[in-house]
Amino acid sequence: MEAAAASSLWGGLNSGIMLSLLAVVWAMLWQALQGLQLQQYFGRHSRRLSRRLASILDPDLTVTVAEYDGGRMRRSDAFKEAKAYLERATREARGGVRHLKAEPDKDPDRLLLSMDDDEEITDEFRGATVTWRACTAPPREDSAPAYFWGRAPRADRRFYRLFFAERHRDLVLGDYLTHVRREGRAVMVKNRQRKLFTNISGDGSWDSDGVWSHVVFEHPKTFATLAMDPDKKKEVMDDLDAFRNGKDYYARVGKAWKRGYLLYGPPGTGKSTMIAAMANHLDYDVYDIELTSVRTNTDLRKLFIETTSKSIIVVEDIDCSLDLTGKRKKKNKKEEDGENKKDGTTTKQQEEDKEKEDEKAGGSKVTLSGVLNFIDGLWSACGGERIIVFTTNHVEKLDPALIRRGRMDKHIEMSYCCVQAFKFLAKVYLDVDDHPRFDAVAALLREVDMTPADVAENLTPKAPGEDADSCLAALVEALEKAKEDALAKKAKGKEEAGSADELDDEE
Ligand SMILES: Nc1ncnc2c1ncn2[C@@H]1O[C@H](COP(=O)(O)OP(=O)(O)OP(=O)(O)O)[C@@H](O)[C@H]1O
Ligand SMILES: [Mg+2]
Repeated sequence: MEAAAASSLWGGLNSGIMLSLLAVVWAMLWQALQGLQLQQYFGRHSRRLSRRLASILDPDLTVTVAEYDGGRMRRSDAFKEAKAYLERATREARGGVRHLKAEPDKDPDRLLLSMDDDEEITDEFRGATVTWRACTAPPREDSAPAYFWGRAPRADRRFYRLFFAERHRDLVLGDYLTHVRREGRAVMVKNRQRKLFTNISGDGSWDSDGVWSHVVFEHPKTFATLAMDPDKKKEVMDDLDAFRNGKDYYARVGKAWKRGYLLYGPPGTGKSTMIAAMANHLDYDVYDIELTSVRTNTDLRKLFIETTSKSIIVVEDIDCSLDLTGKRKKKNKKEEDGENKKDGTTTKQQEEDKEKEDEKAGGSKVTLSGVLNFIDGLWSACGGERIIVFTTNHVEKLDPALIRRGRMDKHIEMSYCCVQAFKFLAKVYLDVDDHPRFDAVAALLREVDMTPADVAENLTPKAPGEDADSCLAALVEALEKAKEDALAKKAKGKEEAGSADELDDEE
């Protein structure tokens, strides 16, 4: 009886285990089946589902406006416009920004306020509410070499992110973004301060703008105070006006909208002053390139790409900046010697040698061909409405290719002070149209060379009691002294030449 009971209990237990095992297997099968079904279901509807899921978790669509275009070559116009638009929105206190960034404004009494990083601002457009966020991300590993342009590694990547609801998609992506760009451009034009840029890294007094540092350009010189031959001055001004209004002309003839000016003449004849007058006349920015600080041709090209239109790009004292003539001279010598007659290969080889030499010396590796391409290569056509100005004291030292028309279209000689220029300076500095000493000054100016810088210096009153008469007397004195010096120099030169001849004869 007991044994029967035990066996039935055992049997019951066995069947219980079996049942639970079956249940587990069934559950697993069921799960697998369900998984399969779900997979098929997801497979069919995955896109729709994931979109729905995303819209529940993150209901906003976004547009990112990054500071740099793909290759980080050039600051994006869209970013600058969005920045200007958001600065205005911040100023008008729309959207209640709590953390602000302040920069100097055009008005010296005010500050230009913009959103600080991670701040948000809301904006309304035809019933749609959108949000802008200012973001920064660390630079990508591969984005910049350790030292870029010879300065610290590049800064963080900045971008704006626009958030908006799906239902406003067409409105925002269409009309709203166009509105932002247009308004941003208008703000930029209104707030525009002319700037003087340099490629030399800043010491804190310069605001950095990508590869360029800048200060506000405030040079007082205009053509109205620049002394030079009136016909020549008018010719230059007409030429500048024709350039500024020549967009259609340049497009019609298929030329890049740029013009090169070569200003040459002795020191103190007004070359740098002329550049300031040009910038003030055209209302353009000035980019002053210090070629010796540019490390390679590629860097030079990048600098050029980052210049904006309506600008004057200046390379002062081009003959001193780099040994741009050496390579060609070497080539000519070799050609004279009958070596390396095949053109092109010689130049290339020599340029490579020079680059290697310079690399060893740790100096600039910008070559003549780099500069030639910078002025008149394919890249020079990027952007448009740019004037390139070279200045030099020694025009004869420059390579002909550098100053040929097409590169330096207009050659302007800045010369010693002529009588007309003197009268002009007397009017500007002393406010006199005529004076008894004018004849003496005119007679002396015909005999000796004096730069407008020296004439202007003599015409500047230096003490409270000084007037036009004393200044003109000082100028006459200075001119007489210059004449004496010139005569003494001439006599000495003759003496030396005479004694050299005597020595030759004796020999
Ligand atoms: N033609 C000019 N008209 C009026 N002022 C002039 C003229 N030329 C020179 N000056 C005055 O002389 C000073 C020096 O001139 P500037 O710097 O333009 O000479 P530069 O030709 O550029 O000399 P450098 O070759 O040494 O660079 C300026 O302060 C300027 O006011
Ligand atoms: Mg100068």
